[in-house]
Amino acid sequence: MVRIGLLGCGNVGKIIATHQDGFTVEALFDRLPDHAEELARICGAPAFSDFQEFISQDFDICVEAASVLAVREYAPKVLENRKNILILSVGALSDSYFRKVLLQKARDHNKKIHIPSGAIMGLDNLKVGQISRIESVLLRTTKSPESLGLSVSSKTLVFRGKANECVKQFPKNINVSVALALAADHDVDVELWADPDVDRNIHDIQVTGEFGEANIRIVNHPSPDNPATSYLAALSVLSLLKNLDSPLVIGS
Ligand SMILES: NC(=O)C1=CN([C@@H]2O[C@H](COP(=O)(O)OP(=O)(O)OC[C@H]3O[C@@H](n4cnc5c(N)ncnc54)[C@H](OP(=O)(O)O)[C@@H]3O)[C@@H](O)[C@H]2O)C=CC1
Ligand SMILES: O=C([O-])CC(=O)C(=O)O
Repeated sequence: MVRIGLLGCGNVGKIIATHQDGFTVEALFDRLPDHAEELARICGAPAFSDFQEFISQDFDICVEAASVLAVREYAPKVLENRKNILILSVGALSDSYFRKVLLQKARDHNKKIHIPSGAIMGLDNLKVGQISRIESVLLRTTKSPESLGLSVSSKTLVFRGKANECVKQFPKNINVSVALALAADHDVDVELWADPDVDRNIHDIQVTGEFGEANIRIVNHPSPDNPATSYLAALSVLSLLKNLDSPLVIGS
């Protein structure tokens, strides 16, 4: 059974802690001790307020569900402490220097960095971009203004540009664009819309390349405790963890 340490005990952390299927939670850490203690009461794992104590516990993989800044601060230390890491706040990897350093640390310590599919679908076959020409990847995301921390009275384009710029402005909302860019090994053009008439998180993905064309639309239910985060993001972490040990590997 896979043993995990949970870094980030908010909305996604709580879903992970309440659905232990194919893995067990062994340790909890959050910058808000109350959040870690609440999950300790739910799942019985110990809560730590000191990161070094947390990372010294006996588990196989640290599951990050905290923030882009938490990845920058802690991911190198996770690998140095000889633990695998799952990174949900994948926007942190849009910085190519940080990504290079982190990948080297993973190699040095023979550990893996897992990027879950998060709030989208299609990352599996988008990896053909690493071996075959991709011409364009466009992500059009539409969320409610509240989940973007904005107040607008009609549908408004709040960002148009590249993924690595968008994630700097909206680090809590557009991690999926960086996951797409890493999978495809190609720049991702992003349009981010705030629409007061939607109560879903909608991601339209359009890809063209040597393979042909793909159009994917994901209309996500927001998660219970954080409307900016789609419920699918938490489910994707659960399914990745459940399959880590499986002899059957599905998808490219
Ligand atoms: N890859 C993807 O497809 C997706 C990624 N995400 C990302 O997943 C992450 C988790 O989402 P969600 O659970 O909804 O977020 P929440 O804000 O509900 O929970 C995050 C928790 O981590 C804590 N935290 C933040 N920064 C740090 C830090 N530096 N050190 C320790 N703890 C920290 C937060 O504390 P505090 O409240 O004080 O900030 C909070 O308790 C977010 O970064 C989100 O943007 C979300 C959806 C899709
Ligand atoms: O949950 C979503 O729909 C997308 C999201 O917040 C992110 O990519 O950061």
